[in-house]
Amino acid sequence: MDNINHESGARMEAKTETLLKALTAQPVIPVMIVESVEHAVPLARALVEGGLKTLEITLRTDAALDAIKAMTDEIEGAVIGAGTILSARDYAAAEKAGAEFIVSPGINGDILDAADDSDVPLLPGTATASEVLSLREEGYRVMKFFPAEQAGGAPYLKALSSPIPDVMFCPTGGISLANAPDYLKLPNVICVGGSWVAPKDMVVRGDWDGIRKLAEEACATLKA
Ligand SMILES: O=C(O)C(=O)C[C@H](O)[C@H](O)COP(=O)(O)O
Repeated sequence: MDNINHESGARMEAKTETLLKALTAQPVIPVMIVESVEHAVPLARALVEGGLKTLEITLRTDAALDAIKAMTDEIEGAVIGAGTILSARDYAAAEKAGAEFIVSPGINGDILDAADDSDVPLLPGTATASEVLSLREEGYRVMKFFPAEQAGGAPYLKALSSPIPDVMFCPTGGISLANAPDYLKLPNVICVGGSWVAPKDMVVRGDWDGIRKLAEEACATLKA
């Protein structure tokens, strides 16, 4: 990772603030796969009505960028982020579509360079102490822990909190209403990410009422 740029401290701090504001508002960030742009607005509306206004759309479908744009344009109060960012090209496309934060499953020099050049904050994916320390050196203090359950789960993240207490995480991957509390009680967890509040089959069926109820259930059951 020798091509990582160094950002000015003040700019990085401002981006961290933006990210924290979006992530501390709720216990779970819905991770969405949107196959059809027609689903974007009713899906976002259901989640926002259910109490979850910070949302992540993964760039895994052809409709994703248009979905980000539609949600950003039409859902007042929503904070729309883009996930599955794998390259600088993805970063630029998501930013152009209106994404207010960027989420990556891991890191590479290309993504970090794009983040350096952008005012849109990056929530970078990490899975090891070494990755966390590399990013910490670049000024990152908020990271995604991915894939959370598969990489060691809540006990792993708890173990990191003692030697690296100044880095906060949004664990994502394999998290559900049942195991989310194990993460949320840790001192180094801000919120979790999960697709369970916007299941693909419910999106395809257009079950917006059901999705709103899942969001309400998550807010009521989990601490913010
Ligand atoms: O691609 C990204 O940037 C991601 O954000 C990956 C997602 O975090 C997981 O795919 C969500 O995991 P599940 O909740 O287990 O479905």
